[in-house]
Amino acid sequence: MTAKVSESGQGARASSPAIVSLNQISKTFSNGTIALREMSLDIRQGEFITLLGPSGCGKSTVLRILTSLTSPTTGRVEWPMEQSGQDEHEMSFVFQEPTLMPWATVFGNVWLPLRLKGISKKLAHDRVMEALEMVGLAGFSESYPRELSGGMKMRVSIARALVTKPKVLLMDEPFAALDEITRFKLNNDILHLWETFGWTVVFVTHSVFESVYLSNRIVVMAARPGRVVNDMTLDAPYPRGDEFRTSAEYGDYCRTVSDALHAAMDANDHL
Ligand SMILES: Nc1ncnc2c1ncn2[C@@H]1O[C@H](COP(=O)(O)OP(=O)(O)OP(=O)(O)O)[C@@H](O)[C@H]1O
Repeated sequence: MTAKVSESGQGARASSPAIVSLNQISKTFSNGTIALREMSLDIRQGEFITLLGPSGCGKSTVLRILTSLTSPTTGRVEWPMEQSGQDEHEMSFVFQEPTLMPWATVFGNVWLPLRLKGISKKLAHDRVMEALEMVGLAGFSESYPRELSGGMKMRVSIARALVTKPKVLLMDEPFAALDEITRFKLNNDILHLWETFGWTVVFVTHSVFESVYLSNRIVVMAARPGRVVNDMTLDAPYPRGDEFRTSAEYGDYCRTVSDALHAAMDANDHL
């Protein structure tokens, strides 16, 4: 079977409505760095979209703009499926570092986003336990972060992101610091959850292999200034598992995406 990559995001999900759109976004920091220049991107409902690109091409800046942690210098972010004026979007962010509170239990850490909304421990109980169940940590609710492995800490961080039942999950290199076996396991778990719950996932990674394994769309970015240089849809079916990871089709996809990444890096060199 030959791997099928379609350009410009034309694929099975191209007909889904955009859940969030970046329109001509530019971001210039106060020191003059142009992190993004006129970037437009429609993120469609239900996509597992990965932003892939060399260091400094603005991947994290895109996520920060989506969460309003940073505002664009020019351009607009639109949420076409939400009511106008709604300023809190149903999304969660998972960072590379699990950033857990060391003094709080696993339960306390996952409860945090609900607590910040004023939801008591008693009222939050079932939702926290459900989120812990989703990441396979229901038996560790009373443990402290220091008692957990790196992979388990990341699972707690994912549960904390899921407890608010987001529609969009933003993940900034969440598995980069983990060993390969743990990373593969978490890749499988996040794919399983995505297939079950139908979220939209925006994922950032440096890894071609991880991007191909997970995504149905890969947006390749170049740096200086940060911009989109390739937008590919991967038609490999889900569920994906070890069979896919060791298939010729997977190898073909990795080669195609790797070529696109190298072209993006060359694009920097010529500036
Ligand atoms: N607060 C800031 N002030 C000045 N420059 C910044 C700031 N944040 C990011 N930058 C610069 O903006 C550019 C894009 O940064 P960003 O972190 O979005 O890239 P990235 O693709 O996520 O990089 P990496 O893969 O290394 O995490 C880089 O040149 C970075 O140095």
